[in-house]
Amino acid sequence: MGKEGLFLDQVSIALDGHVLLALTQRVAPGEVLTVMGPSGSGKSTLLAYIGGFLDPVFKASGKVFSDGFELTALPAEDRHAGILFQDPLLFPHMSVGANLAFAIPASTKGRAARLALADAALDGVGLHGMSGRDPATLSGGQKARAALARALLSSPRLLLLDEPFSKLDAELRGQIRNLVLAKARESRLPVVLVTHDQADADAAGGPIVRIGEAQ
Ligand SMILES: Nc1ncnc2c1ncn2[C@@H]1O[C@H](COP(=O)(O)OP(=O)(O)OP(=O)(O)O)[C@@H](O)[C@H]1O
Repeated sequence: MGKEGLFLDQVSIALDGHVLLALTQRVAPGEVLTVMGPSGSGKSTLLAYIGGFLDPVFKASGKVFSDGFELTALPAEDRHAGILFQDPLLFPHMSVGANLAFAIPASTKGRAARLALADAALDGVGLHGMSGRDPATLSGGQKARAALARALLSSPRLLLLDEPFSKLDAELRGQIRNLVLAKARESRLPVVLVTHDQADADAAGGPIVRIGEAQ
């Protein structure tokens, strides 16, 4: 316990002199903090602050810690946040396996070793044998699985999820949600999930913060 996980310490973000959000919150390893609120309230902005890619038009203060290390002192590439967006962003000019291998930290040397890790990650998300496929040939659910495998392969310290299930139809949505939540728990990653869907928040089972609404 103690310093493990993610800690948002008096994080406050303003735009044009108006405070969008202000919060202090701990997210334990394997726990999901669900962020809800109306469109434009600042949900994606909070993820950008945590991930280190906040647009300079925003005025932000407060610190973000991961396992006691201050992330806000580091550039985005050193924060090791795994991120999933609404659209699974796979490089179209690379095979699925190469997309995954690309995310593996440079400390794993050798093409064969990297592709073997990518294959194992694909197996882990139900995409056995799909390493050689062109991403364009994958279904929506398969793309979401591949994006999840790629995020996990990057050895993240935390997961930032920006409505990653919202474009999937109801049945698929439940399947992918369960898979993402199970993988996050298994990897003991703290997760920040932005969603409009109460069912996502219920499935996540963790604390919920509502921003942009009367407090
Ligand atoms: N680069 C930018 N420059 C100026 N304003 C911006 C910029 N990016 C976002 N905003 C504004 O900041 C506010 C918060 O945006 P944000 O994308 O965080 O909202 P959100 O809660 O994620 O919304 P949605 O649910 O629609 O995705 C919005 O009013 C948006 O228009």
